[in-house]
Amino acid sequence: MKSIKVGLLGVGNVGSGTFNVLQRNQEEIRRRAGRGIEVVAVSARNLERAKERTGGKVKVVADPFDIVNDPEIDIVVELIGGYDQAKALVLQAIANGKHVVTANKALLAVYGNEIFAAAQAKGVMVAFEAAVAGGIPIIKALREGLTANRIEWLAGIINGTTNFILSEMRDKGLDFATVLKQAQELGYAEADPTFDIEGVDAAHKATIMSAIAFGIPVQFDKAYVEGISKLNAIDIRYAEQLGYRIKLLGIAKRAKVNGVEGVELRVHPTLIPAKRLIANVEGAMNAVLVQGDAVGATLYYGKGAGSEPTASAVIADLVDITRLATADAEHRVPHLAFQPNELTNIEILPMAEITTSYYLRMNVSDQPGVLADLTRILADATISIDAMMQKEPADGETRTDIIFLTHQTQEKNVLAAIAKIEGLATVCGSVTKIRLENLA
Ligand SMILES: NC(=O)C1=CN([C@@H]2O[C@H](COP(=O)(O)OP(=O)(O)OC[C@H]3O[C@@H](n4cnc5c(N)ncnc54)[C@H](O)[C@@H]3O)[C@@H](O)[C@H]2O)C=CC1
Ligand SMILES: N[C@@H](CC=O)C(=O)O
Ligand code: NA
Repeated sequence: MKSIKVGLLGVGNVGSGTFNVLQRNQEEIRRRAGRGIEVVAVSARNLERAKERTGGKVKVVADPFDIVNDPEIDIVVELIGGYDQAKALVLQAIANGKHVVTANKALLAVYGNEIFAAAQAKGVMVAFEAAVAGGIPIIKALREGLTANRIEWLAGIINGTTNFILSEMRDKGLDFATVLKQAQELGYAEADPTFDIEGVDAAHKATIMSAIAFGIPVQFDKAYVEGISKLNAIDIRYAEQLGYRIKLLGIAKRAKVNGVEGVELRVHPTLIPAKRLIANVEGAMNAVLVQGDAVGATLYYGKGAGSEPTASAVIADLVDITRLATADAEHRVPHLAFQPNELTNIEILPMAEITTSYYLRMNVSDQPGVLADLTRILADATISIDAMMQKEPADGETRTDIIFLTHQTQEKNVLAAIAKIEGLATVCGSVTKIRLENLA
């Protein structure tokens, strides 16, 4: 049978990995897909480098539209990243009746609704396994393996760069800038690494997973996004002493507020009990924990970033498309797991309405009555204390840190209590608040 012809947009980390793995495993892949999958053209900014990376075996073009408009090409693989040009290329490929594979979570989290609608109308597939947790087949698991379940929540370490930074800082005492540079050299970081550090990349991925898990449109603009740039080393140490690890988690969770169903969609540093498997996911590894009503908890672990791990997911999509290309469009797996006319608009909850536990650290005068004031404020805000730690003041110091771990409460209660605590004359500076999830 005639091989499937692929055009690759971008021959960077993931593009070159995709090319290499396709070459190396071509026979194995052909036996699985039922026909060969062949890259026939690539587009690149640096033509010489692209020729080197593809060993002079394929056509190399400067204009990516030459690929999306090439009638010979069946599948366009978008690996250039970014928003505007990627969107124009993907929509043009769809309009030309080509299937698309992309690793671009930024594109899908922001423009996914439009892109999937265009693909649906044209009867083509847009596959994106590589966009979430790199090589881990989490899209496949959520969309197909867990299809019997009502998904209750999912929580994941879904940014390799920040997990690598947190691990290296904790284990080797390296500074932030040094580790970030290493992550960039290893090909983990986004072109703009603030996307990693400020939690934007994780929020893109959490947004995509929330849509697939709950049957809602992608709504990145409603996600709460907080990265690791303001995290203090002291809180990482205190968390350890209390039996927790701090991880940047992406969370999507069903919740009810006043009897009305909503969805929590949030990314932030999170204390997790150190005994949980997911708390021990280190380096650039990713892990996603999914709670389904029938199956219970399932955990997906693996490399979430890097050239060949991500290529593994890109190629899995190429094989899927090759197998399904001749199937009736209605009999394919829907882009967002639910049939397009079955998506619902459950509200994404504002952060004030979410419910979780909290780590609160404050620096206080070491004098009688301080603790009583603090516990009264927490009680008045209906916040119940789960644990407390008070450090002895250092020699010659009159101030010390107090840390509270709370039971579950609404974020608005915590914000109100913090405002009062910060107003106390005995409390110095601002209160550090880090959310805590038991993930049980
Ligand atoms: N690096 C990783 O571990 C992962 C990356 N991704 C996603 O994969 C995509 C690619 O990422 P990387 O390969 O890491 O980036 P990269 O920066 O290494 O590669 C992108 C390549 O596209 C080229 N390019 C940019 N605009 C172009 C254009 N208009 N025409 C032709 N080529 C163009 C660049 O010159 C570069 O060589 C991004 O969307 C990224 O978010 C997804 C999962 C993991
Ligand atoms: N920059 C991302 C790459 C994979 O999606 C990460 O660090 O996880
Ligand atoms: Na994946």
